[in-house]
Amino acid sequence: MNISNLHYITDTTQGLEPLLKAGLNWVQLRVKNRNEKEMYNLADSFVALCEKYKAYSIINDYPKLARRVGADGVHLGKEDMSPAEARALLGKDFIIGGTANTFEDVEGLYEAGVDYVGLGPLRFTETKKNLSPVLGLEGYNEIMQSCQANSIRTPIIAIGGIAVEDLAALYDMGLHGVAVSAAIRKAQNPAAAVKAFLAVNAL
Ligand SMILES: Cc1ncc(COP(=O)(O)OP(=O)(O)O)c(N)n1
Ligand SMILES: Cc1nc(C(=O)O)sc1CCOP(=O)(O)O
Ligand SMILES: [Mg+2]
Repeated sequence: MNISNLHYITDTTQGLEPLLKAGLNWVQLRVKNRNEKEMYNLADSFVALCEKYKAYSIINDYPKLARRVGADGVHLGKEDMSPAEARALLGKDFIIGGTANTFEDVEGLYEAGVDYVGLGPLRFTETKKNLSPVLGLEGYNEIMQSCQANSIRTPIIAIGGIAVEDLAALYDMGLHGVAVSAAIRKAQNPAAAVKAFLAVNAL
């Protein structure tokens, strides 16, 4: 399995199919404040849609649900199940991602054996409440240098207010990819926005 350069974060399956047709191959379902049944139904149809387009399906926050609906992976933050517990529950082939805001976070996730790290936020975003301190490009640079110095090679995905114009600078620093919600979801033409992100990745 290759960790994608473009992770799309969505809270719905509505409007997702044209984005998958546009070439998206990695989607994270990130839903807050739904009851268990609604969450199951949504996650189940999300996985079926991703399977139709051979895209990786990642469920945010809920490892047991991710396993139950046959998703490819789960993304876990500091308030969620620990990656070590999730690995024991889900096995070695399940994709597990973790959230970081500091080098120490990245190091801990690397030691816990996650498959990728979501590092952010790059800048303020309305998509997430209780945002960690904003890193800016300078913050990323420092953390990426520490990763290099410590031979940490886990793929690192930048997140938080990412725009297509940020990609060149982030890739220059050694970031593996980006996780994006609003820049695609709120674009006038979301499928065109997906293609614009993918075009940079293909350079
Ligand atoms: C790729 C990626 N990186 C970070 C996050 C944030 O996860 P978390 O800290 O658990 O916060 P919530 O998304 O649950 O609000 C993510 N979802 N994806
Ligand atoms: C889900 C999430 N986690 C973040 C973190 O910093 O951990 S920022 C974020 C929101 C990403 O969406 P957008 O591209 O709209 O900013
Ligand atoms: Mg979470």
